[in-house]
Amino acid sequence: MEFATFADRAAAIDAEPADLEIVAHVRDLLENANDDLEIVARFVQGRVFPAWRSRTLDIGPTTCYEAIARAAGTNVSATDVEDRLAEIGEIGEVAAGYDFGGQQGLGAFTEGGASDPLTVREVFETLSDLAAADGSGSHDTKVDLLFGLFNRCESAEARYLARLVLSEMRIGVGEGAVRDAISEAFDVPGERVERALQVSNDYGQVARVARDDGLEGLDAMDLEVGRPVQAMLAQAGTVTDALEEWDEAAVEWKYDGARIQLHYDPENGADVATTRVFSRNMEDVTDALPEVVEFAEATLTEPTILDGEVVAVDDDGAPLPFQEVLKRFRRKHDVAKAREDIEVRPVFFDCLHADGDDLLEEPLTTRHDRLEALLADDQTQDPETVDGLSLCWRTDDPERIESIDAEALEARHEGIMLKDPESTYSPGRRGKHWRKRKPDVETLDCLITGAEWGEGRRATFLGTFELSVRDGDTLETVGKVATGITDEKLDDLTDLLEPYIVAEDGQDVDLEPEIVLEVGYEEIQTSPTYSSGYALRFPRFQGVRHDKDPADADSLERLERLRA
Ligand SMILES: Nc1ncnc2c1ncn2[C@@H]1O[C@H](COP(=O)(O)OP(=O)(O)OP(=O)(O)O)[C@@H](O)[C@H]1O
Repeated sequence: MEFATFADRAAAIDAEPADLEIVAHVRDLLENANDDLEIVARFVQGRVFPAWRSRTLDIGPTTCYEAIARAAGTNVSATDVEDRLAEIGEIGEVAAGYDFGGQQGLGAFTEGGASDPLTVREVFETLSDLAAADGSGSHDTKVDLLFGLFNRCESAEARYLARLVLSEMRIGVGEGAVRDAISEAFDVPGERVERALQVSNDYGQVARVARDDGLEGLDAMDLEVGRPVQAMLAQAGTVTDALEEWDEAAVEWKYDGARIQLHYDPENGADVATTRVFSRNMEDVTDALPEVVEFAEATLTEPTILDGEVVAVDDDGAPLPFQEVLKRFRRKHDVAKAREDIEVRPVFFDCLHADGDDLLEEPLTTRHDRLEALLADDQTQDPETVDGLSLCWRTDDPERIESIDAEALEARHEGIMLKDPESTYSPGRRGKHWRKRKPDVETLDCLITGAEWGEGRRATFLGTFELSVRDGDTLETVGKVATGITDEKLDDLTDLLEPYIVAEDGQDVDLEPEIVLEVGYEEIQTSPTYSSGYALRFPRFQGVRHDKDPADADSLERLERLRA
């Protein structure tokens, strides 16, 4: 296909507001793309390569400005191009405004010669060469290659070439439009196209398979170890919603790190194991995370795709905040040193492929069982001791979920994830089968009116704090906040509260209402258990309000207003 034909169609799409018409244009493009179908299916979305290799073009805008300037003539500089861009605001418009001479131009770097029209294949091949250019002198090579393309462009071609090169196509063709266009052009159901896209992330390949092999070909497209899949995402939600919708919930700790997808192939066709690690946006981050590669090589023996999180840890293995992991990604040119400063560890919560089996359609529980089997030394190993395994508890008991949440916070994780145990893995979807427990929107400032001495290691700490709100001159209880508090904080709280102990009965102590505690919660429910008639559901420790006097604690009236 001539690049001019593509550019004319892109211009028509650009001017078209109606979705249905856009799909019709894309369908026509695909139907007429012949041998260039894969390229056209990607170009129309503004991609040169499959979605998961989108970043490999790797050129800065100045490379493009220099190429445009050179093609525009001796009296134009890269700074002039940049100035026009600042004025006009869109690189396609800037490129289209220069007279490059089109097919009559010099064509200096093309094999086809000056008079041949530029084709989409030539554009693709030149951009592939450009992406492969590396090392010293690569900047000049890239400018030369781009100049060779611009130099053969007419105005419309230049517009869409510039946009393509700088990943600014923006003609309104989304993933859904390409899916529908493939479906219409090659007469295959949209949802099967969608599934093939989910496993491959390559619109070009899916379009070709749909055309050449039809539905059978599409359905035969599988996950491939080494090619990333879009990550399944979570919605915010409450424990109450989760338990209402599912018979029971799968509860996992929510790790505060960065999402990773691990692809391990023990042979890779050449007796060499290959490990690739991809980020949530499918960027290859293998080089930045040698610990993950080492983990895979030490643990896995069969072709595997795992979904998980990489977490920064301190010298004791306790998790550090997410920002610390980011530092590791930022220091990718200095990995050995960065690794000495910040250690990371992978934790896996899902298994998408194991030893030839694609598991996307399997329920979460089956996938988690496969995960555990892969990571455990043998089938008798206690899951709690399996390195790199995120535990998954199944329960319909809110109290149990509360204690898992408290344990997660205590272990310095972000909180919990609630998942539908029966759900399949939907790549790229933010569905309701995965819920991240909503952060508390409101907090209450309660008085601590009682506590319990701990047990074992915590025998010298006060914990399980009884919470009360004011009701005129009296105090009414609303719940208890248990753990979710580090030993260090418990130690401080014990020091703070001990002077206010007024009575002790076994482990239970009554306290003078002097200390105000800020607590988050999920819901306020009516309850016969506490004297206020209400109970805070899933209360969470937020901190001591040293700045507040007992008289400043929240009232029963506020609690009732919050509940309304
Ligand atoms: N057990 C777990 N299961 C699934 N995801 C987890 C788990 N532990 C940590 N996560 C992380 O939590 C993320 C989902 O939570 P959250 O939505 O807060 O992430 P985000 O990237 O900040 O926001 P968003 O996904 O809304 O863009 C996942 O993408 C994953 O990185």
